[in-house]
Amino acid sequence: MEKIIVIKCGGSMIDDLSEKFFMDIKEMQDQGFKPIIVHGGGPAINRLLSDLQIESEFINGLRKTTEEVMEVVEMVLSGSITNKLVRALHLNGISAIGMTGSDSGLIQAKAKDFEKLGLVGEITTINHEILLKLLSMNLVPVISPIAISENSNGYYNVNADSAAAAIAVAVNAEKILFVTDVSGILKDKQVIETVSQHEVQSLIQEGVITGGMIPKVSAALKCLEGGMDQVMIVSGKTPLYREGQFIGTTILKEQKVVSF
Ligand SMILES: Nc1ncnc2c1ncn2[C@@H]1O[C@H](COP(=O)(O)OP(=O)(O)O)[C@@H](O)[C@H]1O
Ligand SMILES: CC(=O)N[C@@H](CCC(=O)OP(=O)(O)O)C(=O)O
Repeated sequence: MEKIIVIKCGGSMIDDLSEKFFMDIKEMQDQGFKPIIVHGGGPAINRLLSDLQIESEFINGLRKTTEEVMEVVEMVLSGSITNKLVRALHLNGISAIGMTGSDSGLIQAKAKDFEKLGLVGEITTINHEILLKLLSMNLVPVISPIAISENSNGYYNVNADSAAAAIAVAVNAEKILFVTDVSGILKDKQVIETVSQHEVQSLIQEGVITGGMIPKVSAALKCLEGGMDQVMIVSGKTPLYREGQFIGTTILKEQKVVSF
């Protein structure tokens, strides 16, 4: 059985990925892991929208996506960022192939709430066979979270954390790493090393987890609900590993207590 690891690269640090990050991906391959990369790009989308003087707003961490905004989202994610990442991987000796969630119907979605959010997609199906074929060819798929509509005549903007989580569950990944610009979930400026599903909900309610960390931990919880048990939030600015262990916050599945 292949050990698949899904690595979600957040837009927050995609331009600052350390050389060590790529060396760590190589090390994962040497250890027998098959990486799949799903990337975001929120800050780069914001920059181009602002240059083009197109207004956009976030509602509960999701970008309200009009037709005009969607064109920019696709241009930045599938045009610019996927290709930059593929080239950076190749530069570091890793064979990668860029694709969007629309390719081969990989990510199918429907409108989450068209009235409120426009073309924001809610994932309905992951057609993961193509990924397994690419992995068997020792290629690292680099995926932008642009979904295809169920009837194939439209496209949707999917939050990259949600796309990564759905793909990880669909391919039965051993691990998922949410790579971002902070070293994990922080409380009082300290990284929380391990946190349970239940504690994460409390941290959101207490206002410790806010902003972009909310869709990330929600996606992490979906992975645990989907049967995975190794979910981490780590930094892409510093090495991923220390002494064979990933560095960051591990979100743990709650153990069910069975009484007889
Ligand atoms: N408790 C928390 N711990 C760490 N980061 C948090 C927390 N609450 C909110 N954040 C914010 O979440 C951000 C990461 O989310 P986001 O900017 O969407 O990243 P990405 O683009 O990598 O997906 C951090 O930079 C930080 O500002
Ligand atoms: C629906 C929605 O909000 N989509 C995101 C897709 C990119 C993303 O998720 O990028 P990060 O990983 O950098 O946050 C957006 O338009 O910004």
